[in-house]
Parts: sequence; structure tokens; C-alpha cells
Amino acid sequence: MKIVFFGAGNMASAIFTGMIEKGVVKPDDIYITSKSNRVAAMEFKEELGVKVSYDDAELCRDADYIILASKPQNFSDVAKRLRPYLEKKTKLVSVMAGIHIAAIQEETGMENPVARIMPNTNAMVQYSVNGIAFSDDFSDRDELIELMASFGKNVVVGEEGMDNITAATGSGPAFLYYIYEMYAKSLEELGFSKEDADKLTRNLVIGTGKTLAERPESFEKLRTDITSKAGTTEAGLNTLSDSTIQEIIFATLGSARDRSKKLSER
Ligand SMILES: NC(=O)C1=CN([C@@H]2O[C@H](COP(=O)(O)OP(=O)(O)OC[C@H]3O[C@@H](n4cnc5c(N)ncnc54)[C@H](OP(=O)(O)O)[C@@H]3O)[C@@H](O)[C@H]2O)C=CC1
Ligand SMILES: O=C(O)[C@@H]1CCC=N1
Repeated sequence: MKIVFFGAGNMASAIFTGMIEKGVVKPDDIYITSKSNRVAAMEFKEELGVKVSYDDAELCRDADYIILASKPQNFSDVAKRLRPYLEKKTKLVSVMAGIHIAAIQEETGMENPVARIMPNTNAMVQYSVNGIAFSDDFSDRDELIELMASFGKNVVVGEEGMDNITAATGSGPAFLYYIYEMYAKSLEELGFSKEDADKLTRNLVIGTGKTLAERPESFEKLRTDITSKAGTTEAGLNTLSDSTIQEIIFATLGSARDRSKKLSER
């Protein structure tokens, strides 16, 4: 198997590190290339044993998958690198937000099979949530689904579902980090030192995440288990649910989804 990453940034490295750590591909099967940051690429070569190349003919030769992992605005440059050498049998897998399958086929000029995937940075700890949408001619879908299962849980959607997935779980970790940031800031306001506020918030989140991983009960049940009649949790929740938190979250996801749609207007 030969998997080539065009882009070796946050998302690409989260994916190939996840795949290698789970052992579904050998480091030797992975080629990476970047635009200009050769130092970062060489560090991955040293740490993980992946291959680094800037020879586009070598990269494209006999590739099973080419992963498009640049920013959407750099895609035209990537397509320019691919066009002279891309082979018809190679499947393209795009991580880029908001670029449609048809646009990828048009820019690369070959109409290769394309899958759009939308993971998140939790791929680094093998806990991504991945949306996947396939072009009609994409064969052997299970192989890609299995590769992606090495770094997260998969949800196959139609291409029209990708804008929502991008908002919900692609950008999702950033929304949650922002909430944790505000939680820690509030702990500082209560009087904790910055260091303790960070430690308390971080471990609260880790512990809650581990509980969710182990207990299948609904969010509501887990919440009510903690809420004593006329106790502290109830008092806090009365304030939390009085405010417009669901509306704020819904509006946040809506803005992210709309931006994903806008990015696809090329
Ligand atoms: N970050 C996230 O949480 C998520 C990101 N995505 C998507 O993943 C994609 C990448 O994002 P992210 O990893 O954060 O971005 P980064 O900026 O971290 O990485 C972008 C990479 O693309 C490389 N690149 C740019 N131009 C070219 C080129 N012409 N040829 C080859 N490589 C090139 C860059 O190389 P160099 O460093 O040399 O410039 C860099 O390695 C985006 O399209 C984004 O929509 C999807 C899900 C989640
Ligand atoms: O912010 C972005 O556009 C990308 C897509 C999802 C997460 N990061």
C-alpha cells in the first residue's frame, strides 16, 4: 500500500500518526510532502519513519491513495503538482473543508475516484469522529473505512451532509476548548490560581470524558445522577438553563456550517 499526504500539518500528521500507532499501515507505506516547511517534514521522518519527498513524479507513481491535506486556499497549487503525474487508479481523499468532489475532479483534471473526509484533531489520540462522503465510482470503500477506523469512529454521509459534519465535529473540538477556557477563567474569578484553575478544569474534562467512554447512559441521566434535590448542582443548573446556551451553541454550529458552504462556492 502507498499512501501519499500532500500536506504535513496539524490534520495530516494527526492522521498518519494515528494510522502508524494503531499499526494499520507501516511507516514505510507513507510518503509526505509539504510546500516549504521541509524541517517539519524531516522531523516526522525521523520520529515515525515515514518517507519524505518533493519529487511529484515519485510521489504519484503507483500511489493507492493521495490524501489532500493542505488548506483549501492552497489546493490549486497542490492540483498543479498532481496534474502531470496523477494515475487513474489512484484514489484521492480530501480532508479540505468545503471543497466539493466535482471541484477536486475538475482541478486535478482526471476524474479519479474521490472521498471527502472530515476528521478532527483528536485523530492524534485515535479518538477522531470522521465524516466520509464518496464519489459514485469509489470502489473498495471498506478499505478506506477500515484505515480511518484506526484513528476514530466513522459516519458515512452523502456529500450534502459534509457541511454539518464539518461544523459539528471537525470544528467541534475548538468550540469545546473555548468553553473549557471560559470555565478555567471563571475558576480564576472564584479565586483559584491560574495553575490550579487549569489543573481543575483539565481533569474535570478528562474524567467526564472517561465516564462517557465507559457509561452508555444518556447525558440527561448522567446529569441528574449528580443533581441532589435543592443542592448545589440544581442551583447552578437553574442559572445555566435559564440562559440561552442551546441557542448559542446552535448559532455557533450554524455559522461554521454556513462558512463551509461558502468555501465551496468556487
Ligand atoms: N485542523 C483541523 O482541526 C482540521 C482541519 N481540516 C482540514 O485539513 C486541512 C489542513 O488543515 P491543517 O492541517 O490545520 O493546516 P496546516 O496549515 O497545519 O497544514 C497545511 C499543510 O499543507 C501544506 N501545503 C500547503 N501548500 C502545499 C502544496 N502546494 N503542496 C503540498 N503541501 C502544501 C503545508 O506545507 P507548509 O507547512 O510547507 O506550508 C502544510 O504542511 C484544511 O483543508 C482543513 O480544512 C479538517 C478537519 C479538521
Ligand atoms: O477551521 C477550519 O476551516 C477547519 C475545518 C474543520 C476544522 N478546521
